Amino acid sequence: MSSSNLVEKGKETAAFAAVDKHVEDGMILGIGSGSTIVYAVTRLAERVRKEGLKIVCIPTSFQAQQLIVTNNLTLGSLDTTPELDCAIDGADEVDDKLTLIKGGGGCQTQEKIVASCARKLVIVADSTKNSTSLGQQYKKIPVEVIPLAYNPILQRITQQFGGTAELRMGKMKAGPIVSDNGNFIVDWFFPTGIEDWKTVNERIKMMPGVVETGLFVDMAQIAYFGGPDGSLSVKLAS
Ligand SMILES: O=C(CO)[C@H](O)[C@H](O)COP(=O)(O)O
Repeated sequence: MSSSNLVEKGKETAAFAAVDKHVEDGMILGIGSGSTIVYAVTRLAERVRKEGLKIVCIPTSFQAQQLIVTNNLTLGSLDTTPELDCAIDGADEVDDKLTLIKGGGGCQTQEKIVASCARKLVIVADSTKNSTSLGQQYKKIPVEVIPLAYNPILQRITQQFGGTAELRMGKMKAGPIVSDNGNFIVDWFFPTGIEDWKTVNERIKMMPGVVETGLFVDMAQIAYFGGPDGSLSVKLAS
């Protein structure tokens, strides 16, 4: 199997395990974004079909909404159901305290809102995302910003914390990428040695024009990681 197929196998293993262990009939379920969540929705749709489960799905992005609809799942919204039983989502990196970096796909704002409404946030990822501390695998924190403020925010983040920061540019699109909320994404390539991610998150959030960061501190309860050999490992919030 090629190395990318092995990574896909890991994503599928983690996603299937999370859906099998955490989804029950009657749930209001948050559906995350990214490539791993595609496997979770595939499994969810299979269980809904075979077991006749009644599940209302709350999307965290345009992608998630499309996944829900194309898999014939029931689409809900925070307007009608602001309290969720569970949210399942991917992550770009997970440390030993279950602090997450998210936003590789630029969806962290809606992902964080939905996760904050859920009694439980379950993370699914291939094993390359499993780290002891942030920065071992993934080197940047995505920050969604109001377009007017992107340049001052680039400067403030690097002045206060070091590293470098850049505006995320589109591929096959001229200019910056635009988030589902009509904003820009700044990627902060953080320096090594940061430990207090809660404070970093709070300080970045206080910068005028910042909409949301991709740092998820004290939000996830459990993370499933799938290995290239079909193995599964689980990490719990301490
Ligand atoms: O935060 C996200 C999107 O904003 C994704 O969950 C994260 O980037 C992981 O994606 P993938 O499952 O493709 O590795």
